[in-house]
Amino acid sequence: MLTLLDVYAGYGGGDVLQGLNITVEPASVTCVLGPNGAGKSTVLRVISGLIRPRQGTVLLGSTRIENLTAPQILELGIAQVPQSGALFPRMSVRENILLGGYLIRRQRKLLEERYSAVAELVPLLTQRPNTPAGNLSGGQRRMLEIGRALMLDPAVVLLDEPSLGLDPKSLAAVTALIRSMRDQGKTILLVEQNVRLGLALSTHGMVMEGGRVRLTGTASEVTNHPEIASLYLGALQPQSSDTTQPPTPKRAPPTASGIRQGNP
Ligand SMILES: Nc1ncnc2c1ncn2[C@@H]1O[C@H](COP(=O)(O)OP(=O)(O)OP(=O)(O)O)[C@@H](O)[C@H]1O
Repeated sequence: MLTLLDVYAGYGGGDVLQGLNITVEPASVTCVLGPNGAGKSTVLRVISGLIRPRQGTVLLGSTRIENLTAPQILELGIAQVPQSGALFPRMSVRENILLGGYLIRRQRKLLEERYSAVAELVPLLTQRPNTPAGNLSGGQRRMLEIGRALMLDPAVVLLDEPSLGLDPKSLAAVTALIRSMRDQGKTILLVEQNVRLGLALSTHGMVMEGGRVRLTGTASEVTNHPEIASLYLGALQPQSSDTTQPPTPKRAPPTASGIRQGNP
């Protein structure tokens, strides 16, 4: 269980997160929704230790992690896949992936076992291990970025906009990879502009606004919530099975009414 209690955090110009409360169940996939600037990526950065909260508590199980460093949090089993551009273009596929196993670099056998396990999910690792990352397509790079985060076999994976800029074929591959991670029982927090896709991949949904949780529910509750449907999924549109076309998110209105209100 991952829990954020009354978290305030920002970048020096004031708090972006304004008393955030979140509970994430083990082995769940939570899609974080909200308008631009709501603080979705900031939540991921707080959990992974890239930003230290000014106030509040972050718990992994019963362990407080809000004052730990990013490497310490990684070691506890929380890995973040940042938005794209996080690979070393001149290094090979294999070298990039091995960087994800830096903390276990001296345990050669374990490192190779992990490489093989990740290669099951990301075939590129066996197909083109020596190709420089800079020569890969956008979709292949995204697969590699996610694969690298799996090298420590994290219990919790934080994904920031995994579908961003992908063509339909790459999107299908990345979607399948996230589904495999979900089936392996990983706890996943997903920030996704493609709301329909994000909710389809998720067990839970959480809508943020102004640095707070506005409402939470199961993915189907959030999908079927009339306000969310009209804001993000296109009101009065029948649900399409085509999840590859991102809807245009609109800004949420200031008034709140929801399934379960956040920040109780
Ligand atoms: N590195 C940074 N330094 C200063 N301000 C930042 C930084 N990163 C984000 N912000 C600001 O924090 C606020 C929340 O940003 P965040 O990236 O968490 O939003 P978001 O909900 O993920 O939206 P988006 O979809 O636009 O990324 C925004 O006003 C943004 O300008």
